[in-house]
Amino acid sequence: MNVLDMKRLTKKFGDFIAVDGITLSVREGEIFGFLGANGAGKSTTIHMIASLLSISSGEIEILGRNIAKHPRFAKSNIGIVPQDLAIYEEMTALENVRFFAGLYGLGGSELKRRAEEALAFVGLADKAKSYPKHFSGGMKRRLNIACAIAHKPKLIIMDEPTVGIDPQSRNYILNSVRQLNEAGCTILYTSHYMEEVEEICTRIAIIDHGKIIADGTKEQLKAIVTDRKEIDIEVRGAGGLDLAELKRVPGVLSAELEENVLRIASAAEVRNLNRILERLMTDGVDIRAVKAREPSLEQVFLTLTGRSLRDD
Ligand SMILES: Nc1ncnc2c1ncn2[C@@H]1O[C@H](COP(=O)(O)OP(=O)(O)OP(=O)(O)O)[C@@H](O)[C@H]1O
Repeated sequence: MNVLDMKRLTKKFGDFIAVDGITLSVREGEIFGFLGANGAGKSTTIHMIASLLSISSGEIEILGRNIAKHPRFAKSNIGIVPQDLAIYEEMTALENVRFFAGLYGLGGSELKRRAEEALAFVGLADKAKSYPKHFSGGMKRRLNIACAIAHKPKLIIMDEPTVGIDPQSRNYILNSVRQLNEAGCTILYTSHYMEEVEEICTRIAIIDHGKIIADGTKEQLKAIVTDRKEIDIEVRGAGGLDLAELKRVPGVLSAELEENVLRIASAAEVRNLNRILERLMTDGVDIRAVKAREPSLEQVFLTLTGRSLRDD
């Protein structure tokens, strides 16, 4: 079953098309990675799913129901962790969670119980009566997550939840994502941190200039760049190495020496490892280890868009 369906979804700001006809489905149980550079259209898409922004054209369905026709159903089944923190500094942590869970439609004793559970889930039970103005950035993010999950939504949307926080809070958040997923939540996770998406997501879509340019599992995306192979050769005594000669070996696309590792990219179809190793031995280089390197999502992104994802 699909938890989320976007059909030809488009958002225009005046003449500018920020989201350009996206058609994409997220299935139940997935941790779906929504990957794109700054300004690619991730937040705009998410804001339309969460009904925080109007749609210019196209449709969004949550669990098969159109969100424009079933706004209450959509609201009760979606939890959004926004990029900009949405918490009130003058309310305690618990009051914040209760406030947001109330907005999502919870009430009475259930609201109280679920708010306490959500706060405990993010490791802030002992801070229930504290004011978030005293919290670290990571704690505020965790509180933000508690606010989005107390009503037990089917779909949790996280918009860059690890931007600007310490590594410990980052790990905490990534583990929370896994646990929420194991507990039955479907997650839409946006990020421009490639490693995170690679680590936790089961399927990934890459968005660029408002369009989906690729989607699939990590393996499927990486298959896009299998026309090249990457080889790392650990070496010693590379003083006599002639890189220019090495680059002349048929199939070699690039060769760089970084400390003791020689990084070589080569056309996948050319069998040239013997020639490369012979070349190194001729130059008197001591070969310690040879490893094939898996293509990274960064390379996939680079191949598809011609630029690097990270600009920070
Ligand atoms: N209210 C608006 N009016 C005009 N243009 C907008 C508006 N909101 C977003 N945009 C533009 O739409 C494009 C997509 O922005 P969006 O915030 O969705 O990108 P993003 O992928 O989420 O990037 P980031 O990671 O920086 O948030 C950008 O060029 C942005 O400048």
